[in-house]
Amino acid sequence: MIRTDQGHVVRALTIAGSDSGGGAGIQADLKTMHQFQVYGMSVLTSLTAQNTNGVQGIYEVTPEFVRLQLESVYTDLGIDVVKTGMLVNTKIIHTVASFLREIDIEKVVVDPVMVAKGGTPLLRQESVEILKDELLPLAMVITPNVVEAEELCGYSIRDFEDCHRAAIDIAALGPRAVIVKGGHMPPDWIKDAPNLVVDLVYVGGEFTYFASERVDTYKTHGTGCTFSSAITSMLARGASILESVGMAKAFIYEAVKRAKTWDVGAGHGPTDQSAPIPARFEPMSSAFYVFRNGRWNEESR
Ligand SMILES: Nc1ncnc2c1ncn2[C@@H]1O[C@H](COP(=O)(O)OP(=O)(O)O)[C@@H](O)[C@H]1O
Ligand SMILES: Cc1ncc(COP(=O)(O)OP(=O)(O)O)c(N)n1
Repeated sequence: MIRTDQGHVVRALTIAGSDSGGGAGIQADLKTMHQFQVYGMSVLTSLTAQNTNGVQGIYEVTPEFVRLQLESVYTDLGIDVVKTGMLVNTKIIHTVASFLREIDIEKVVVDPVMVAKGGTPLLRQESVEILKDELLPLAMVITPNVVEAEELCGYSIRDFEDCHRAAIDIAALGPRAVIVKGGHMPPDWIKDAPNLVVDLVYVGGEFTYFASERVDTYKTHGTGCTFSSAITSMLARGASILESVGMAKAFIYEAVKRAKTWDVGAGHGPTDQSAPIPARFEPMSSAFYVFRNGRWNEESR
Protein backbone atom coordinates (compact mmCIF):
# COMPACT_ATOMS: atom_id res chain seq x y z
CA MET A 1 0.00 0.00 0.00
CA ILE A 2 1.10 3.55 -0.78
CA ARG A 3 1.91 5.78 2.20
CA THR A 4 1.43 9.53 2.59
CA ASP A 5 4.30 11.97 3.26
CA GLN A 6 3.26 11.71 6.93
CA GLY A 7 3.90 7.94 6.76
CA HIS A 8 0.40 6.51 7.06
CA VAL A 9 -1.31 4.24 4.54
CA VAL A 10 -3.47 6.17 2.05
CA ARG A 11 -7.15 5.54 2.90
CA ALA A 12 -10.04 5.90 0.48
CA LEU A 13 -13.72 5.51 1.37
CA THR A 14 -16.41 4.55 -1.12
CA ILE A 15 -20.02 5.31 -0.16
CA ALA A 16 -22.06 3.29 -2.63
CA GLY A 17 -24.28 0.30 -3.35
CA SER A 18 -23.32 -3.37 -3.54
CA ASP A 19 -23.45 -5.20 -6.88
CA SER A 20 -23.85 -8.90 -6.11
CA GLY A 21 -22.34 -9.69 -9.51
CA GLY A 22 -19.12 -7.92 -8.52
CA GLY A 23 -18.89 -5.75 -11.65
CA ALA A 24 -19.96 -2.30 -10.44
CA GLY A 25 -20.67 -0.50 -7.14
CA ILE A 26 -18.69 -1.15 -3.98
CA GLN A 27 -17.04 -4.24 -5.45
CA ALA A 28 -15.64 -2.43 -8.50
CA ASP A 29 -14.54 0.46 -6.30
CA LEU A 30 -12.62 -1.70 -3.82
CA LYS A 31 -10.97 -3.78 -6.56
CA THR A 32 -9.82 -0.60 -8.29
CA MET A 33 -8.54 1.03 -5.11
CA HIS A 34 -6.62 -2.12 -4.27
CA GLN A 35 -5.09 -2.17 -7.75
CA PHE A 36 -3.91 1.42 -7.16
CA GLN A 37 -2.42 0.30 -3.82
CA VAL A 38 -4.78 2.50 -1.82
CA TYR A 39 -6.50 1.10 1.30
CA GLY A 40 -10.20 0.87 0.41
CA MET A 41 -13.08 1.15 2.91
CA SER A 42 -16.80 0.94 2.20
CA VAL A 43 -20.07 2.33 3.51
CA LEU A 44 -23.05 0.59 1.92
CA THR A 45 -26.14 2.55 0.97
CA SER A 46 -27.97 -0.32 -0.68
CA LEU A 47 -27.73 -3.92 -1.77
CA THR A 48 -28.59 -4.80 -5.34
CA ALA A 49 -29.38 -8.28 -6.55
CA GLN A 50 -27.58 -7.78 -9.84
CA ASN A 51 -25.70 -9.71 -12.52
CA THR A 52 -24.49 -9.06 -16.05
CA ASN A 53 -28.08 -9.35 -17.34
CA GLY A 54 -29.43 -6.55 -15.16
CA VAL A 55 -30.74 -5.57 -11.74
CA GLN A 56 -33.23 -8.01 -10.18
CA GLY A 57 -33.84 -6.12 -6.93
CA ILE A 58 -32.75 -3.27 -4.63
CA TYR A 59 -32.69 -3.21 -0.84
CA GLU A 60 -32.16 0.24 0.69
CA VAL A 61 -30.08 0.57 3.87
CA THR A 62 -31.59 2.90 6.49
CA PRO A 63 -30.03 6.38 6.78
CA GLU A 64 -29.30 5.65 10.46
CA PHE A 65 -27.23 2.61 9.54
CA VAL A 66 -25.42 4.55 6.81
CA ARG A 67 -24.52 7.12 9.48
CA LEU A 68 -23.30 4.39 11.84
CA GLN A 69 -21.01 2.94 9.17
CA LEU A 70 -19.61 6.40 8.41
CA GLU A 71 -18.81 6.97 12.08
CA SER A 72 -17.26 3.51 12.47
CA VAL A 73 -14.86 4.15 9.63
CA TYR A 74 -14.01 7.74 10.52
CA THR A 75 -13.44 7.35 14.25
CA ASP A 76 -11.03 4.45 13.90
CA LEU A 77 -9.41 4.26 10.46
CA GLY A 78 -9.57 7.88 9.23
CA ILE A 79 -10.31 9.04 5.69
CA ASP A 80 -8.07 10.76 3.13
CA VAL A 81 -10.51 10.80 0.23
CA VAL A 82 -14.18 9.98 -0.36
CA LYS A 83 -15.95 8.67 -3.44
CA THR A 84 -19.74 8.48 -3.67
CA GLY A 85 -21.66 6.18 -6.04
CA MET A 86 -25.23 4.87 -5.81
CA LEU A 87 -26.92 6.92 -3.05
CA VAL A 88 -30.48 5.69 -3.73
CA ASN A 89 -32.65 8.24 -1.98
CA THR A 90 -33.01 11.71 -0.51
CA LYS A 91 -32.47 10.73 3.14
CA ILE A 92 -29.22 8.92 2.39
CA ILE A 93 -27.91 11.86 0.32
CA HIS A 94 -28.75 14.17 3.21
CA THR A 95 -27.00 11.86 5.72
CA VAL A 96 -23.87 11.61 3.57
CA ALA A 97 -23.72 15.35 2.82
CA SER A 98 -24.14 16.24 6.52
CA PHE A 99 -21.33 13.87 7.46
CA LEU A 100 -18.99 15.23 4.77
CA ARG A 101 -19.66 18.78 5.94
CA GLU A 102 -18.91 17.76 9.54
CA ILE A 103 -15.56 16.15 8.75
CA ASP A 104 -14.73 19.01 6.35
CA ILE A 105 -12.95 16.81 3.81
CA GLU A 106 -11.49 18.38 0.68
CA LYS A 107 -11.11 15.43 -1.69
CA VAL A 108 -14.60 14.25 -2.59
CA VAL A 109 -15.34 12.53 -5.92
CA VAL A 110 -19.04 12.31 -6.79
CA ASP A 111 -20.08 9.73 -9.37
CA PRO A 112 -23.74 10.75 -9.76
CA VAL A 113 -25.01 7.22 -10.41
CA MET A 114 -28.64 7.38 -11.59
CA VAL A 115 -29.45 4.48 -13.92
CA ALA A 116 -27.83 1.06 -14.54
CA LYS A 117 -26.90 0.15 -18.12
CA GLY A 118 -29.99 -2.06 -18.43
CA GLY A 119 -32.24 0.90 -17.54
CA THR A 120 -33.01 0.22 -13.85
CA PRO A 121 -33.11 3.47 -11.81
CA LEU A 122 -30.47 3.50 -9.04
CA LEU A 123 -31.49 6.91 -7.69
CA ARG A 124 -35.04 8.06 -7.06
CA GLN A 125 -36.05 10.76 -9.54
CA GLU A 126 -37.09 13.16 -6.77
CA SER A 127 -33.58 12.92 -5.26
CA VAL A 128 -31.75 14.62 -8.14
CA GLU A 129 -32.47 18.08 -6.73
CA ILE A 130 -31.05 17.29 -3.29
CA LEU A 131 -27.99 15.76 -4.93
CA LYS A 132 -27.48 19.10 -6.68
CA ASP A 133 -28.24 21.22 -3.63
CA GLU A 134 -26.42 19.28 -0.90
CA LEU A 135 -23.71 17.11 -2.43
CA LEU A 136 -22.42 19.00 -5.45
CA PRO A 137 -21.18 21.99 -3.42
CA LEU A 138 -18.95 19.52 -1.50
CA ALA A 139 -17.46 17.84 -4.58
CA MET A 140 -13.94 18.35 -5.80
CA VAL A 141 -14.68 16.24 -8.90
CA ILE A 142 -17.96 15.05 -10.44
CA THR A 143 -18.08 12.39 -13.19
CA PRO A 144 -21.47 12.32 -14.99
CA ASN A 145 -22.04 10.36 -18.19
CA VAL A 146 -24.10 12.18 -20.82
CA VAL A 147 -27.45 11.01 -19.44
CA GLU A 148 -26.53 12.04 -15.88
CA ALA A 149 -25.21 15.39 -17.15
CA GLU A 150 -28.60 16.00 -18.78
CA GLU A 151 -30.37 15.34 -15.47
CA LEU A 152 -28.02 17.68 -13.60
CA CYS A 153 -28.17 20.57 -16.04
CA GLY A 154 -31.86 20.10 -16.89
CA TYR A 155 -31.70 20.15 -20.70
CA SER A 156 -30.98 17.74 -23.56
CA ILE A 157 -27.41 17.29 -24.71
CA ARG A 158 -27.50 16.85 -28.49
CA ASP A 159 -23.85 17.20 -29.49
CA PHE A 160 -20.31 17.71 -28.22
CA GLU A 161 -20.85 21.48 -28.04
CA ASP A 162 -23.71 20.91 -25.59
CA CYS A 163 -21.36 18.82 -23.40
CA HIS A 164 -19.23 21.94 -22.94
CA ARG A 165 -22.22 24.03 -21.94
CA ALA A 166 -23.39 21.33 -19.53
CA ALA A 167 -19.94 21.09 -17.90
CA ILE A 168 -19.89 24.84 -17.28
CA ASP A 169 -23.43 24.79 -15.84
CA ILE A 170 -22.69 21.80 -13.57
CA ALA A 171 -19.47 23.45 -12.33
CA ALA A 172 -21.61 26.43 -11.30
CA LEU A 173 -23.34 24.09 -8.81
CA GLY A 174 -20.07 23.69 -6.88
CA PRO A 175 -17.62 21.01 -8.09
CA ARG A 176 -14.09 22.20 -8.86
CA ALA A 177 -13.85 19.81 -11.84
CA VAL A 178 -16.55 18.34 -14.08
CA ILE A 179 -15.83 15.31 -16.26
CA VAL A 180 -18.46 14.51 -18.87
CA LYS A 181 -17.68 10.89 -19.79
CA GLY A 182 -17.83 9.81 -23.39
CA GLY A 183 -18.98 6.18 -23.22
CA HIS A 184 -22.53 7.10 -24.29
CA MET A 185 -21.63 9.74 -26.89
CA PRO A 186 -22.59 8.73 -30.45
CA PRO A 187 -19.46 8.25 -32.64
CA ASP A 188 -20.31 11.16 -34.96
CA TRP A 189 -20.10 13.68 -32.08
CA ILE A 190 -16.30 13.63 -32.36
CA LYS A 191 -16.01 14.98 -35.87
CA ASP A 192 -12.42 14.23 -36.90
CA ALA A 193 -11.94 11.05 -34.78
CA PRO A 194 -15.14 8.95 -34.63
CA ASN A 195 -13.34 5.84 -33.31
CA LEU A 196 -12.26 7.62 -30.13
CA VAL A 197 -14.05 7.74 -26.77
CA VAL A 198 -13.48 11.22 -25.39
CA ASP A 199 -13.90 12.37 -21.77
CA LEU A 200 -14.24 16.12 -21.46
CA VAL A 201 -12.75 17.72 -18.34
CA TYR A 202 -13.64 21.25 -17.24
CA VAL A 203 -11.45 22.62 -14.49
CA GLY A 204 -10.18 26.10 -13.67
CA GLY A 205 -12.21 27.59 -16.52
CA GLU A 206 -10.40 25.41 -19.13
CA PHE A 207 -11.33 22.32 -21.12
CA THR A 208 -9.04 19.33 -21.52
CA TYR A 209 -10.01 16.24 -23.51
CA PHE A 210 -8.80 12.74 -22.67
CA ALA A 211 -9.33 10.24 -25.44
CA SER A 212 -8.61 6.61 -26.14
CA GLU A 213 -9.56 4.23 -28.90
CA ARG A 214 -13.12 2.97 -28.39
CA VAL A 215 -12.91 -0.75 -27.59
CA ASP A 216 -15.51 -2.57 -29.68
CA THR A 217 -17.29 -4.51 -26.93
CA TYR A 218 -20.57 -4.70 -24.98
CA LYS A 219 -18.68 -5.82 -21.85
CA THR A 220 -18.58 -2.43 -20.18
CA HIS A 221 -20.46 -3.07 -16.95
CA GLY A 222 -18.92 -1.00 -14.16
CA THR A 223 -16.83 1.32 -16.34
CA GLY A 224 -18.14 4.43 -14.56
CA CYS A 225 -17.44 3.06 -11.06
CA THR A 226 -13.98 1.85 -12.06
CA PHE A 227 -13.07 5.15 -13.72
CA SER A 228 -14.19 7.32 -10.79
CA SER A 229 -12.47 5.02 -8.26
CA ALA A 230 -9.24 5.27 -10.23
CA ILE A 231 -9.50 9.08 -10.10
CA THR A 232 -10.24 8.86 -6.36
CA SER A 233 -7.20 6.64 -5.77
CA MET A 234 -4.87 8.95 -7.68
CA LEU A 235 -6.17 12.02 -5.80
CA ALA A 236 -5.59 10.11 -2.55
CA ARG A 237 -2.03 9.47 -3.67
CA GLY A 238 -1.52 13.22 -4.05
CA ALA A 239 -1.84 13.61 -7.84
CA SER A 240 -3.43 16.69 -9.43
CA ILE A 241 -6.92 16.48 -10.91
CA LEU A 242 -5.71 16.31 -14.53
CA GLU A 243 -3.00 13.82 -13.70
CA SER A 244 -5.58 11.65 -11.90
CA VAL A 245 -7.99 11.73 -14.84
CA GLY A 246 -5.20 10.83 -17.25
CA MET A 247 -4.17 7.80 -15.21
CA ALA A 248 -7.81 6.74 -14.78
CA LYS A 249 -8.37 7.02 -18.51
CA ALA A 250 -5.35 4.87 -19.30
CA PHE A 251 -6.48 2.31 -16.68
CA ILE A 252 -10.10 2.08 -17.85
CA TYR A 253 -8.96 1.61 -21.44
CA GLU A 254 -6.85 -1.40 -20.40
CA ALA A 255 -9.62 -2.73 -18.13
CA VAL A 256 -12.19 -2.62 -20.97
CA LYS A 257 -9.74 -4.07 -23.50
CA ARG A 258 -8.87 -7.01 -21.23
CA ALA A 259 -12.54 -7.76 -20.51
CA LYS A 260 -13.36 -8.01 -24.22
CA THR A 261 -12.33 -11.65 -24.36
CA TRP A 262 -13.23 -12.94 -20.89
CA ASP A 263 -16.25 -15.09 -20.08
CA VAL A 264 -17.70 -13.58 -16.88
CA GLY A 265 -21.50 -13.71 -17.06
CA ALA A 266 -23.77 -14.09 -20.08
CA GLY A 267 -24.73 -10.42 -20.50
CA HIS A 268 -22.88 -7.11 -20.27
CA GLY A 269 -19.70 -8.51 -18.74
CA PRO A 270 -17.73 -6.48 -16.21
CA THR A 271 -14.52 -4.56 -16.82
CA ASP A 272 -11.30 -6.22 -15.65
CA GLN A 273 -9.75 -4.23 -12.80
CA SER A 274 -6.72 -6.51 -12.69
CA ALA A 275 -5.37 -4.44 -15.60
CA PRO A 276 -1.97 -2.94 -14.79
CA ILE A 277 -1.90 0.66 -13.64
CA PRO A 278 0.21 2.72 -16.02
CA ALA A 279 3.47 4.23 -14.78
CA ARG A 280 2.06 7.51 -16.06
CA PHE A 281 -0.46 8.72 -18.63
CA GLU A 282 1.23 8.56 -22.03
CA PRO A 283 -0.54 10.97 -24.35
CA MET A 284 1.93 10.32 -27.18
CA SER A 285 1.33 6.57 -27.30
CA SER A 286 -0.86 5.00 -29.97
CA ALA A 287 -3.99 4.64 -27.83
CA PHE A 288 -4.15 7.87 -25.84
CA TYR A 289 -4.61 11.45 -26.83
CA VAL A 290 -4.97 14.70 -24.96
CA PHE A 291 -6.37 17.84 -26.56
CA ARG A 292 -5.39 21.14 -24.94
CA ASN A 293 -4.84 24.66 -26.12
CA GLY A 294 -6.10 23.83 -29.60
CA ARG A 295 -3.81 20.85 -30.27
CA TRP A 296 -3.96 17.10 -29.90
CA ASN A 297 -1.23 15.09 -28.16
CA GLU A 298 0.10 17.73 -25.80
CA GLU A 299 1.40 16.73 -22.39
CA SER A 300 -1.37 16.31 -19.86
CA ARG A 301 0.41 18.20 -17.08
N1 LIG B 1 -15.95 1.02 -25.37
C1 LIG B 1 -15.09 1.72 -24.61
N2 LIG B 1 -13.77 1.73 -24.88
C2 LIG B 1 -12.90 2.43 -24.11
N3 LIG B 1 -13.28 3.18 -23.06
C3 LIG B 1 -14.59 3.22 -22.73
C4 LIG B 1 -15.57 2.50 -23.49
N4 LIG B 1 -16.80 2.75 -22.93
C5 LIG B 1 -16.60 3.58 -21.89
N5 LIG B 1 -15.28 3.89 -21.78
C6 LIG B 1 -14.69 4.74 -20.75
O1 LIG B 1 -15.17 4.30 -19.51
C7 LIG B 1 -15.40 5.40 -18.61
C8 LIG B 1 -16.86 5.42 -18.17
O2 LIG B 1 -17.64 5.96 -19.21
P1 LIG B 1 -19.18 5.81 -19.44
O3 LIG B 1 -19.46 4.47 -20.04
O4 LIG B 1 -19.63 7.00 -20.22
O5 LIG B 1 -19.75 5.89 -17.94
P2 LIG B 1 -20.90 5.10 -17.19
O6 LIG B 1 -20.39 3.70 -16.97
O7 LIG B 1 -21.08 5.87 -15.93
O8 LIG B 1 -22.10 5.13 -18.08
C9 LIG B 1 -14.97 6.65 -19.41
O9 LIG B 1 -13.63 6.97 -19.12
C10 LIG B 1 -15.14 6.21 -20.84
O10 LIG B 1 -14.35 6.97 -21.69
C1 LIG C 1 -24.54 -1.00 -7.11
C2 LIG C 1 -24.30 -0.30 -8.40
N1 LIG C 1 -23.70 0.91 -8.40
C3 LIG C 1 -23.47 1.56 -9.57
C4 LIG C 1 -23.88 1.00 -10.77
C5 LIG C 1 -23.65 1.72 -12.05
O1 LIG C 1 -22.34 1.51 -12.39
P1 LIG C 1 -21.64 1.91 -13.76
O2 LIG C 1 -20.19 1.85 -13.53
O3 LIG C 1 -22.19 3.20 -14.26
O4 LIG C 1 -22.00 0.68 -14.67
P2 LIG C 1 -23.27 0.26 -15.46
O5 LIG C 1 -24.43 -0.07 -14.58
O6 LIG C 1 -23.57 1.44 -16.34
O7 LIG C 1 -22.80 -0.94 -16.18
C6 LIG C 1 -24.49 -0.26 -10.73
N2 LIG C 1 -24.88 -0.88 -11.87
N3 LIG C 1 -24.70 -0.88 -9.54
